[in-house]
Amino acid sequence: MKIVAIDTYDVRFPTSRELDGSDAMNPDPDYSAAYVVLHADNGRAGHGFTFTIGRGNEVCQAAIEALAPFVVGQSVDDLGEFARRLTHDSQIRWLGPEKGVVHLAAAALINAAWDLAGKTAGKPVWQLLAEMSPQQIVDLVDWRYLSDALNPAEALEILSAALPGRADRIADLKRSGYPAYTTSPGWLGYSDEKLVRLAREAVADGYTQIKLKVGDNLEDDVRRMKLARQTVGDSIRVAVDANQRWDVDEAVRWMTALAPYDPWWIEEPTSPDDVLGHAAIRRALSPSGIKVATGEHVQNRIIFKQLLQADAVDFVQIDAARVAGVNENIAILLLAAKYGKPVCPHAGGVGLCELVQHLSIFDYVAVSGSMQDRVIEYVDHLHEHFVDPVVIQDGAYQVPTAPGFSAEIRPETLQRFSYPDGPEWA
Ligand SMILES: C[C@H](O)[C@@H](O)[C@@H](O)[C@H](O)C(=O)O
Repeated sequence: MKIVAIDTYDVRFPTSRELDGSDAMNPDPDYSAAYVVLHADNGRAGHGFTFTIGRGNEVCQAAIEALAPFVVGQSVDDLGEFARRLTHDSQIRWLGPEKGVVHLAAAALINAAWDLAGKTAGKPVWQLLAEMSPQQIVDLVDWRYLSDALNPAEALEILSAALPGRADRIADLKRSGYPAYTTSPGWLGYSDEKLVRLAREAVADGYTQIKLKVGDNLEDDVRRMKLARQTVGDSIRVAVDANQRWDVDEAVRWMTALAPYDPWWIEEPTSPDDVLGHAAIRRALSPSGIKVATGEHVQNRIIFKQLLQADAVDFVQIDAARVAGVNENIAILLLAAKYGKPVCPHAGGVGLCELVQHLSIFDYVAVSGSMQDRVIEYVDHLHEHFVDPVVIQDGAYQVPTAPGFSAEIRPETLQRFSYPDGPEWA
């Protein structure tokens, strides 16, 4: 099967203005998707995107269009080879390698190719992956720069050890789903009353973990954290997320002030590039039991490798569309399994819940074989724009059954929210 044409769309949602001021670093997040449709010579189409904010989408869109010649006319029969074509080219390599906007663009294209492969096979992407042999999975990964932490032979061992029980774990997921946590109560812009109401509703809806945004004002954070804890009780985990707001010492001071209310993890306390900074924060906070999570802006598998080697994180937060799509995320799942760290993906944004559920399900079925301390983020926002939206029941993601990567945006949404000419913007 070959790609014969690409369509691109700059899709932006002004409706997300209800979230203005909602985290410490994104004052006006026009949630956006740099969206791509790959048309194949079998008449099918694969959909993919990366999540950006507002004007960032133009830059991303330009990068996707610049990468189009690497995709049109190419075969998608071997998805390892397809992904490598986008990341190994020596001229593209000069741009990074493997980070920033070019990498986001590669993610959109590679994920679209997976959507196409799933639709062609008539299977959801998690199942396509979970039915592969350990060797086929290993062959999807770009192993460059990883061998000091994990080599293909070790990966093969991890995947082979998870072979027995794959069918039982699928049955288990179909029965109970994959646990989610919700960020919906915790946006910074919400009043205390709204926080309390949404936190109470979250517990009633079956969530065992919620997340609050922090990092704007310490006094407010202490009050909000105390309210959240009083509302949900001691048995519900309350994670907090600073969206990269602090320097290292400040992160430790701020979190020490929140410690009496037992935060489960601090997410993105500082720059996502600061491996040693994360390690220092983790060491300083470990006596108070606060864990460290990061990953939604970690640019590639090599930085994840270092975070693990430096024992800098407790939770690995993959993002389905920041690193180079499914393939690079498989490398990160394998690294996390090797180092025994739970993967708790970042989601929300535009369609990230839809994508990442496939990767966590695959992780449970075929890689880590464990759901211990693992949760997928859920944000109740923009799902109505997807053809195959996530289904959450009793605080858990239900296993997707439609063929593909759940990545397809409804045609009327593409038209209405296209920037700048769609009716919503014009
Ligand atoms: C602007 C975005 O909503 C972020 O606040 C969001 O992705 C966040 O970091 C999260 O972890 O959900």
